[in-house]
Amino acid sequence: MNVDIGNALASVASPGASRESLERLDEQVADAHERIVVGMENSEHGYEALNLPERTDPDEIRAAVEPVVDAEALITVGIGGSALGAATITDALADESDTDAVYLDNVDPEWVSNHLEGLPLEETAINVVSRSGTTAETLANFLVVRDAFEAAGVDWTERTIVTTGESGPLRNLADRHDLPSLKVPDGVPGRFSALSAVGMVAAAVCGHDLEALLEGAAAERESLTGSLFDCPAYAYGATAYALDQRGAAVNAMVPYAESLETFAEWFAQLWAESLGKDDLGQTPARALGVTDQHSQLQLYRAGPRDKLVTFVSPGETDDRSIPDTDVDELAYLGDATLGELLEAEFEATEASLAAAGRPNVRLELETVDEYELGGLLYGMEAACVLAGELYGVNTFEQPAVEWAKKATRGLLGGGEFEEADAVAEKTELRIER
Ligand SMILES: O=P(O)(O)OC[C@H]1O[C@](O)(CO)[C@@H](O)[C@@H]1O
Repeated sequence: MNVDIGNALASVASPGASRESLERLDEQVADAHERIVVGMENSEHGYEALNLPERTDPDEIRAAVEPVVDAEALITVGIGGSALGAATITDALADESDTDAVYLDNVDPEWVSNHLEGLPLEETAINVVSRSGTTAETLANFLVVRDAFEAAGVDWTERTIVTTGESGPLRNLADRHDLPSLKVPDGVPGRFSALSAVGMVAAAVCGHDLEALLEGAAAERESLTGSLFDCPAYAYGATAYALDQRGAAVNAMVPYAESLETFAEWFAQLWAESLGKDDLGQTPARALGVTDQHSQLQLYRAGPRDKLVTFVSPGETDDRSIPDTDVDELAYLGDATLGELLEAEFEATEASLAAAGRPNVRLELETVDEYELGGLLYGMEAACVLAGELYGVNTFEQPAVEWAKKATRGLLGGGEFEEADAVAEKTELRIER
């Protein structure tokens, strides 16, 4: 992963960071890097995620999925970091696999039913993932999926892989039915677990190159030096932090490839759940190039000066020519390919923001393959860990999500929770048709 922060400099954009201010910030980056290195060496909670390139065992993952490795379809049942990392990988590499990878990471009943109805369950594998093993959405969806398999007369125990913690309901299920199971690595929060079994079981079932994913991540880890001017991941994390400090409270992640749309969703959890604490944090916005040039670009270019736009350039991809046309206004397209049009639009949009003094940063991949994807995932995780050090927040916990979980359990009769009582006390001002 290469990073170009030129369009975030104060000489180009407002808000923007001067080269001098980044050089001053680099002293804090060096201190933060020392803290990160110690955390990695001691396998401390959270920092352990940056050790995954050498801790994850591809052979162990392949052995667990061996019974279903030729599955026509794969249902991954998980949510948040227990689904988004896996989905980022298989969605980015979908063209390289014959397996239909489906993710049930919501409890929308129609959506779940529609997904299940279309699958050849006798040729479908189930990948259920939950660190805690108690996440309501994951357990509910697993019960629904298991019931669908039983109703179809398919033995779900022969087609299910479990990835979970040391204990809990899912661990008990795996033990009771002797299911192939893998452990969520200790000290790795869900949003940082894409490069562990949590994110790589699905990739293995889909036949992707696990070693290349980890090699790309390892190369990014090797680039972690004590300076933002030598390390792409730190350059990104420090620049995003510096821009937020100068007013860029929103970070719009805009990959210029359909295959990376899910990456923007994964990034949103990583950035929001890691940095959104103590009234601090930068709001991730999910977007997609070129499509959002016709949707959100107006706001990015002429709305409030509260945004950093992060472009992801996918590098080399398959291409397709645009046929010649006798429509004069469109004749210029006939000499181009769709890939050339996309690249021109990306560069034009990047330049349009710079021309309007709107800060933007470019993340560059050589192409979208396992190696580059592993580097991108690792690089963003390292950027986030650095940003967390600079913000001074607890990057690896997410206490704010617990309130709604308690309220939900209370509303469903799962115990006495004052949070549920608060639901009934909602302030109303209803305007009805
Ligand atoms: O893997 P689990 O324990 O099911 O948690 C799923 C997701 O829920 C969260 O804990 C937030 O509620 C995320 O941090 C996590 O990725």
